[in-house]
Amino acid sequence: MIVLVKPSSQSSIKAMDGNQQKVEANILLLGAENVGKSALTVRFLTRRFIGEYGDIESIYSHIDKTDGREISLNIWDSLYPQSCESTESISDRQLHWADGVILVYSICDRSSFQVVQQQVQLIRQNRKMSSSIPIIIVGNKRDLLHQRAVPSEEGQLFARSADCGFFETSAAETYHGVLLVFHEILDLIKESRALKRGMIGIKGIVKSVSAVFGKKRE
Ligand SMILES: Nc1nc2c(ncn2[C@@H]2O[C@H](COP(=O)(O)OP(=O)(O)OP(=O)(O)O)[C@@H](O)[C@H]2O)c(=O)[nH]1
Repeated sequence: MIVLVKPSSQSSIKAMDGNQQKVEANILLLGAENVGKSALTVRFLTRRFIGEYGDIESIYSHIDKTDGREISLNIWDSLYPQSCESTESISDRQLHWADGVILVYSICDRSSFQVVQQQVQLIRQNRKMSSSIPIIIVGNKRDLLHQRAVPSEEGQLFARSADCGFFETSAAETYHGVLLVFHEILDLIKESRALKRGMIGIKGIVKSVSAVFGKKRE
């Protein structure tokens, strides 16, 4: 089932516990214009490549089942603002909303790779909420190898240096390649949440221990 939600709506979907059956996540797609953000989203949701997508910013809600578990996904297919500085290309609202980010460039368009590099830095520098948010970088339009402007190794190296996942794929050619991208971001979101739960657990233990020893010292 796919439901279109207005981008302005704040999702209440945040809770996920390793022991619960229901998994929920907000995924934000960023990148320059014309790189295939909508094509990747629509391919994942419908298995189809329809060619033209228009300039509509949307959040899609999608319920799916993987490994017997129900997954509730919200996918924000963003528009790259045409008339703004790169420093304003991601809003705090988007980062606050997202549990994971997919950054897309076209392997045929070097400037779109540069946009991704800038956007990774913006996200990693935003210490308030997103310095450790899971990110996957996707080099799209892999079917257009003869027009390649960004070598695969360059994308891979950059992703590794920025602690991001990396895929090259073609929304036009493959559904399974696109599926891998979305499954990987979901796995990273799960890992990140498990890590946070662990940190909170450790903090709780430290608090209790210091409370006990603190009292003894008084
Ligand atoms: N050859 C090829 N074309 C693609 C691929 N993915 C998308 N396109 C084409 O690239 C153009 C832009 O695709 P969109 O999905 O609209 O790109 P977008 O990043 O959402 O663009 P904006 O809405 O402007 O931000 C369309 O003409 C698509 O058909 C791909 O994997 N291969």
